[in-house]
Amino acid sequence: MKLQLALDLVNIPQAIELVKEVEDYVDVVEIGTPVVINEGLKAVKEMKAAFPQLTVLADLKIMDAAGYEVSQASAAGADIVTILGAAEDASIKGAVEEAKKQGKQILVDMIAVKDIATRAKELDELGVDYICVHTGYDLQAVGQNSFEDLATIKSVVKNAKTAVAGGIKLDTLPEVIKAQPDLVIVGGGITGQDDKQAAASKMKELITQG
Ligand SMILES: O=C(CO)[C@H](O)[C@H](O)COP(=O)(O)O
Repeated sequence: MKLQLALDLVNIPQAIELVKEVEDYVDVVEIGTPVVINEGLKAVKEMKAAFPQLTVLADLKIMDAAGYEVSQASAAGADIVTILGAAEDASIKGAVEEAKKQGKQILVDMIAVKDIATRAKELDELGVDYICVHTGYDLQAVGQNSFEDLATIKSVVKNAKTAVAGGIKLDTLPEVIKAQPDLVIVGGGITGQDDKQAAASKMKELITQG
């Protein structure tokens, strides 16, 4: 099980400073969608240049023109690129094909997918690397989480790795760990804490204990 740090509400220098504090405890650094919107793929490029040893994920949440967008994110240095599960199969295939060509990986974000089990099975057959259940900020605000959806994808996915994101904090991490996803994605649970290093270190410890 790996830990991914999601960086959403920062600019590039703040993102780099933040990663310096927690780099020993995280496996993947995510350049979040708001950062890409504000700063462009330059954010991915600068993060990879600053931390070449870390896996960098570009959270583009691709919906169309998937092959092209994956190629651009790959050129900027992303190791993993995200696409939405709601995208057309043709887009998913384009993303997977381009990622394979570039030696990169595709993570599918299941945000807003209604029939998680059916779509996860289809995506698994399309050869994506990760399937991620995700409660975005707008549904976190009304008290939702993705724990049940995680159990659902764990029961149907045969090849892809599983991931979970959305409001995970130190107190909810044990419940997530029990479900044994391959990747746990945490944003505010680390970036919103006064002592970010302590939060990341404790989370890594719990994850390592399994
Ligand atoms: O993709 C995202 C929002 O769309 C976030 O990166 C993801 O939800 C993780 O952040 P947090 O733990 O703060 O919810």
